[in-house]
Amino acid sequence: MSAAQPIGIIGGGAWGTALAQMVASDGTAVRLWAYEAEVVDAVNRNHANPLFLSGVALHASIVATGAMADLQDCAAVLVVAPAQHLGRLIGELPDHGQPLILCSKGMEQGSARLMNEVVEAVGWSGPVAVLSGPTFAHEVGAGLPAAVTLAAQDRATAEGLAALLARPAFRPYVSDDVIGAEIGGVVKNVLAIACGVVEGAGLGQNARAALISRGFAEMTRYGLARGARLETLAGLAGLGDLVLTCSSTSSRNFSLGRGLGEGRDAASLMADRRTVAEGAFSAAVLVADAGARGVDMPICHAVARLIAGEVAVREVIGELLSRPLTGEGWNRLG
Ligand SMILES: NC(=O)C1=CN([C@@H]2O[C@H](COP(=O)(O)OP(=O)(O)OC[C@H]3O[C@@H](n4cnc5c(N)ncnc54)[C@H](O)[C@@H]3O)[C@@H](O)[C@H]2O)C=CC1
Ligand SMILES: O=C(CO)COP(=O)(O)O
Repeated sequence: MSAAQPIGIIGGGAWGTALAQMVASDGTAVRLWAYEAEVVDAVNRNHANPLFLSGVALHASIVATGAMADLQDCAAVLVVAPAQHLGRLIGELPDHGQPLILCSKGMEQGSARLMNEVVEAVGWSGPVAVLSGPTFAHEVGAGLPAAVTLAAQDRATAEGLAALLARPAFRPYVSDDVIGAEIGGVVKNVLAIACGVVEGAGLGQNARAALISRGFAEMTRYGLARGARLETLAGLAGLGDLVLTCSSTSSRNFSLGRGLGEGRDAASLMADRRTVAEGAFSAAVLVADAGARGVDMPICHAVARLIAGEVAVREVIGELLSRPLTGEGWNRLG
């Protein structure tokens, strides 16, 4: 890794573009791979990405490309593609053992793999890290302060990448809990949909706070069952991101849930959007994986059924409220 080499980014959506802007804020050269030719064109001609991150004047050291080979000499590559496309895209990136920093928050449908497991299955030869935390793209793109968890199994790798990415307004906290950092992002997206439902159905702020707390219990049960550490789940990538996303219509997951709560159906809400609400893709595979591990996630299960169009909002709320009374201890499986 050398600061003189460019940093690569796969994904010209809101988050990939905001990260490009953050990395380039000290003049670092950035190569941004984007799927849409119109994004490549707008970044290179106008230093803008009106399709996914409007209103941000991008630094001139960000160069966009549609050719993955242009990222092969980068010091590290941030992977910011939607979770369902990540494995395919990494398979297209020439592998010279450069570090990958996974910034997507999702679980692969079918395989139930977390993103680091997808990369492992591809057979990537270099180090792999996960970057996750409470970070709305438009705020990071505007240079507002944010802090994230940056996790890699090898501490020296995490520290080296943190030094490469840290900026005055962007503060990575290193960790060796890769699984915990990923699970926080996956589960909070599903719970943000549930919080949006509570808002859309007008159930009140008490219900939202209850849902955040009981949702965090679900995140913790599942995370611990998969070997994550409690301090990671209670940190930036878990509770921090859960609180952010469950409290704001800036969240695409929350706004999808709000539409469901208002009585619209998932299929039409999804068809209306160009942006990705990862919770809609992760919910079913997450609860299936949790079930296979004997972990109960009733709120996430309710979201999965709503997304599949299997139940109406009123019905699912009635089901959640009529579950048998139980203890609050977060290590309980029931
Ligand atoms: N937007 C945000 O504030 C944050 C997003 N993330 C995560 O970053 C990841 C990417 O999200 P955003 O940048 O927000 O995306 P976005 O919702 O702004 O844009 C959609 C993205 O999907 C890509 N895409 C669509 N079809 C594709 C295909 N067939 N192949 C490859 N790419 C395709 C588009 O090029 C675009 O990059 C997600 O996992 C998300 O959870 C994480 C933190 C913050
Ligand atoms: O992950 C995010 C903030 O940390 C963005 O959340 P949404 O994908 O719900 O917009």
